[in-house]
Amino acid sequence: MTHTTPPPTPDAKTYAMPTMEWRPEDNIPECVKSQLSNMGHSLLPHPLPFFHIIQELKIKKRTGWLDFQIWPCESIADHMYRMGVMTMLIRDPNVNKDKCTRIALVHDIAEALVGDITPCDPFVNKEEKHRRELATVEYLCEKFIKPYNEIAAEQLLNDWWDYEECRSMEARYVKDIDKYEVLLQCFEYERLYKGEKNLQEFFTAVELIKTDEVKSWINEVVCQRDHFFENVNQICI
Ligand SMILES: Nc1nc2c(ncn2[C@H]2C[C@H](O)[C@@H](COP(=O)(O)O)O2)c(=O)[nH]1
Ligand SMILES: [Mn+2]
Repeated sequence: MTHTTPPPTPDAKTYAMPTMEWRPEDNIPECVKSQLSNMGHSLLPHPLPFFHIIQELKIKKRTGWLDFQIWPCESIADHMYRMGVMTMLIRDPNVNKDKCTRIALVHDIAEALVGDITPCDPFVNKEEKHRRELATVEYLCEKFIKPYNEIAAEQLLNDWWDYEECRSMEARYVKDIDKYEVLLQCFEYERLYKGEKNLQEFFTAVELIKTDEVKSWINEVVCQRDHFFENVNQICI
């Protein structure tokens, strides 16, 4: 894999606190803006504009990797896809795995418009991130999904809140898998870069994993990572 230079991480003006409040409707893709204006303000009876918006998740790269000049790197959709697959392997019989998969696939959906904001973003704090993401999920459900499928809109919003407030055991597992997936990706990038990049700052999240099953998953990653860095000079000659 050739490592070309990454595009610049969004700079200060991108995230600097705007004079106007950030709104989802100001951040939809141009092709959707023109579809909206052609359809007037009538409710959207077709799913196509929403599917165009979801493409943004396939395009937008995860900021945490851009911060470390990892390029090429995964998109937001890549992250949620692997989480979805991971939820299918949960062995705990008391958990509704299908609900876990739904939550995994929508938990970062607002990032299609908001973008991927890291916990250490200097310009957007946790409260503002939540405000933008909530406004976006409500906007997507009300404007783009509900006119086509009201039940789907209600379920997506409910699943998103479930995750956001960790309202269920399913959400608890998905939050653990969110941390597990990023840490596994860290280790995979550290290995890809032959130890040149050390993503140790991400691994404080290990202590935040609560379920025994995902704890057993991350323990194996930590064990393999420790072994890798103990021997990186021999392994990567
Ligand atoms: N620079 C850092 N970035 C981090 C850290 N932990 C997570 N992240 C990144 C990973 C994603 O790009 C983004 C948020 O991911 P979500 O799945 O929660 O939306 O933040 C870190 O310790 N340092
Ligand atoms: Mn996530």
